[in-house]
Amino acid sequence: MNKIYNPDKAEWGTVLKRPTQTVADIEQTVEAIFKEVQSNGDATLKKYTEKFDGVIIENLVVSENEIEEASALVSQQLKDAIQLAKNNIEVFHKAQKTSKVSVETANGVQCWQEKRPIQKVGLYIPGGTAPLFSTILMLAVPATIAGCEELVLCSPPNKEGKINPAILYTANLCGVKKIFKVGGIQAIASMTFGTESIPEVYKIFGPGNQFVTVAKQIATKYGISIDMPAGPSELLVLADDSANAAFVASDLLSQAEHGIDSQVILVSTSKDMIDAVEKEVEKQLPELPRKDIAEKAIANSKLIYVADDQTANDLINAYGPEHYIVCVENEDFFVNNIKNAGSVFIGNYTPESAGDYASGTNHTLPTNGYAKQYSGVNLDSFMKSMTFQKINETGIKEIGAAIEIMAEAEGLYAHKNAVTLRLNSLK
Ligand SMILES: NC(=O)c1ccc[n+]([C@@H]2O[C@H](COP(=O)([O-])OP(=O)(O)OC[C@H]3O[C@@H](n4cnc5c(N)ncnc54)[C@H](O)[C@@H]3O)[C@@H](O)[C@H]2O)c1
Ligand SMILES: N[C@H](CO)Cc1c[nH]c[nH+]1
Ligand SMILES: [Zn+2]
Repeated sequence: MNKIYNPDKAEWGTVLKRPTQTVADIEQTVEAIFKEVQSNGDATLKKYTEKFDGVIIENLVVSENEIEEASALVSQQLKDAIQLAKNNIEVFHKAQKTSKVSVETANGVQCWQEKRPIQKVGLYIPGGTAPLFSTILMLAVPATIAGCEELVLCSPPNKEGKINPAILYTANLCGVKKIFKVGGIQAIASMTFGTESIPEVYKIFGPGNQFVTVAKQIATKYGISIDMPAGPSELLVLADDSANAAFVASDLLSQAEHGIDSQVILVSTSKDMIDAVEKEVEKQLPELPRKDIAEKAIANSKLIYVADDQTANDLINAYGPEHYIVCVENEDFFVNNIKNAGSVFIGNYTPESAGDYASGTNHTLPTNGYAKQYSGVNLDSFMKSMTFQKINETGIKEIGAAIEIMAEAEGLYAHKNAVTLRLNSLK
């Protein structure tokens, strides 16, 4: 990391710039692949799987046999850990259920709002550099609680043309039946348009690299909705002298190891803490199996010194991190005043990894500053709110005249007439 920044407000944007490519950078590639998938279906999926994943795939569909084989390859210890995580994710997402909202807005005018599941959902499970089977829990568990009818899962195959056993095991555990060996832009295109093998869906969920993220954004042009742009992982840690520098460094490295385009930021009012964390990063980094990736991500990352708590909080809100660890004595001030963050982790014993796997919160979160306008995946992501109303004779008499006057003022006489006919029938 090296350089310690102490930016003026005017420099925040430049210093905190993310290393990821934008929609404009990748759009052309995405559009070209989308068009090809739309006209040539499976053949295009196979072509780009060969090009980007380096493997020739005969059949995109994962068979029952492959799922059974996978289960035998996953250790009991890992199965138990997955079950523990699943239980906690279920508890937290079931608790997000809300009850029907119903109110009589005027005499005889009953209005209510109820939620209904999105019928067909697509789940993208990243698998380029690491098989993120934990993401299945984050998507399939709330989709099932919401009551979604059709779950379609896509994940890239490895060089042997297979999906990692832990992904297949977890998908099966979560009741996902339609699993396909395809990743990247081509996977998002397949769920957008549908192909001979892969059904189209109404909404696509899941994180991925910058190609996947831009592809999801482009999919919205074709009438598909998405959870949010959930791209390369990010973490911002706010630490003062009450923090444990080794813990902070381990957290920064945990997100740096995701990909070379990940970004991790340390913000502190203590230069001693910044120095201590930097030393710890240097100590811990060489021990990591993914040190080459983490080292490149660390090069995108920043150490930021700020003079006071208010400046720190303003800068963090301007950045809008995906993950935000608060490890300071003045914890309440920061927790109460955070406006833009995907998920917040508080105190020395709350590593970001807890949210990635097993505490119960969802790890599919907005990156690239999108925490300013998007929520992370939650139960409501898999549902739509529908409104209902029932008006009786008293009710139409109560509000009918107002509707007639408003419709007439908008010049919409058919609207007015729909009320007038009813009012006349009651005279
Ligand atoms: N924001 C979140 O909630 C969240 C959660 C988990 C993971 N992530 C992020 O997900 C990402 C996973 O990335 P990954 O690469 O390991 O897996 P991935 O599955 O997202 O992407 C792999 C696919 O990318 C495509 N691809 C690779 N190079 C390409 C190129 N040059 N042009 C076009 N397509 C190309 C290939 O088709 C490949 O199958 C990481 O960046 C990680 O930080 C984010
Ligand atoms: N940190 C990622 C979200 O940015 C989620 C994840 C999955 N596995 C490990 N981490
Ligand atoms: Zn992670």
